[in-house]
Amino acid sequence: MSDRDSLSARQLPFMTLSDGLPSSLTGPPPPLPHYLNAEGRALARFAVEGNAVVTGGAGTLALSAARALLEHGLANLVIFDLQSTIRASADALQAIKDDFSQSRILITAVDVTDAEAVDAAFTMVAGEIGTVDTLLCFAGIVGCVHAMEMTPTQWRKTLDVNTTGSFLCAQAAAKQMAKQGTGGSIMLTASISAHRVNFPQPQVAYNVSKAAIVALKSSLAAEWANHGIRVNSLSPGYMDTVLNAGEGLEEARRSWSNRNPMGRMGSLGELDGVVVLLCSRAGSYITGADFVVDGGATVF
Ligand SMILES: NC(=O)c1ccc[n+]([C@@H]2O[C@H](COP(=O)([O-])OP(=O)(O)OC[C@H]3O[C@@H](n4cnc5c(N)ncnc54)[C@H](O)[C@@H]3O)[C@@H](O)[C@H]2O)c1
Ligand SMILES: OC[C@@H](O)C(O)[C@H](O)CO
Repeated sequence: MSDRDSLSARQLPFMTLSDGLPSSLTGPPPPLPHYLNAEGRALARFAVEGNAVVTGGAGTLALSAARALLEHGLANLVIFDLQSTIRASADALQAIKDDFSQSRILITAVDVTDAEAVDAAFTMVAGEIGTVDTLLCFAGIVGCVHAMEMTPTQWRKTLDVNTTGSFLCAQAAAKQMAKQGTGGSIMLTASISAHRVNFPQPQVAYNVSKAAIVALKSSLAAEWANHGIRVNSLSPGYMDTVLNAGEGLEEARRSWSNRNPMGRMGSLGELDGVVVLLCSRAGSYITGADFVVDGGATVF
């Protein structure tokens, strides 16, 4: 017996029971459950059914998530965003239309802070595509301002878009889902900023707006479960998107990577697995949960 083997044996005395382990732990792995269809393509349990509304849908993370839903079977997609972003993202929006030409993809200018516009947009969606089965709330803004210098207008604007906007859209979607009687899935976007203070940038209003999202998803999950509506939130870490690529952020970006166990920011697409899970049958027992996807940033 080598030193190494004898050391393991001393450290792991209970492992000598291996002969008595059930065959499910020692034998060959069981055959795969029904994750693959006949062509080995679709992951049936992760299939996304019906139609989705995505707010802030012309933005970076939202567009990636919307693509993932379409790849997993989503029938039709409706994007809400500000007119200016829709214009600026014209190429990316055209690309998604071209790539998923069998689906209806509607793009409409909606400011999520405008309650009347939000209600009217959901009425339009119901009229145009029938049902709202999934809502992803991605619309959000961020500003780095020291707390002592922050104006009431800056504070209110951040909470208005990030928190109130998410509530208004969730409320309108839930009313529609309840009317349909078919339930649905709502995913709000929080952030690791909901769970711990960002470093090095000061962003008190953003942090508070995202912490409120985590509380919002719990309250809505509790109230709407009896309608078959599941409400969850996603808390991304630092993702390598335009939001985090502005001038003057070079040092911050270095620090975000250095303070991450994986040593890097998240790449586009690395949130999409959770989004698909939450919007598919595979997520049917998940509600009131927050999913932190941050490469381990919050372990420190
Ligand atoms: N990028 C990250 O590292 C990161 C990390 C954690 C959380 N998030 C959150 O993810 C979401 C998307 O971020 P992103 O990086 O894709 O940024 P992004 O700027 O590309 O997307 C945000 C989108 O929200 C839209 N929007 C802003 N105000 C709006 C309003 N009043 N009405 C409708 N739409 C509005 C913008 O036009 C934009 O398309 C945001 O909620 C953000 O806080 C991002
Ligand atoms: O906490 C990470 C994000 O919410 C966000 O991308 C960042 O804080 C913006 O500067």
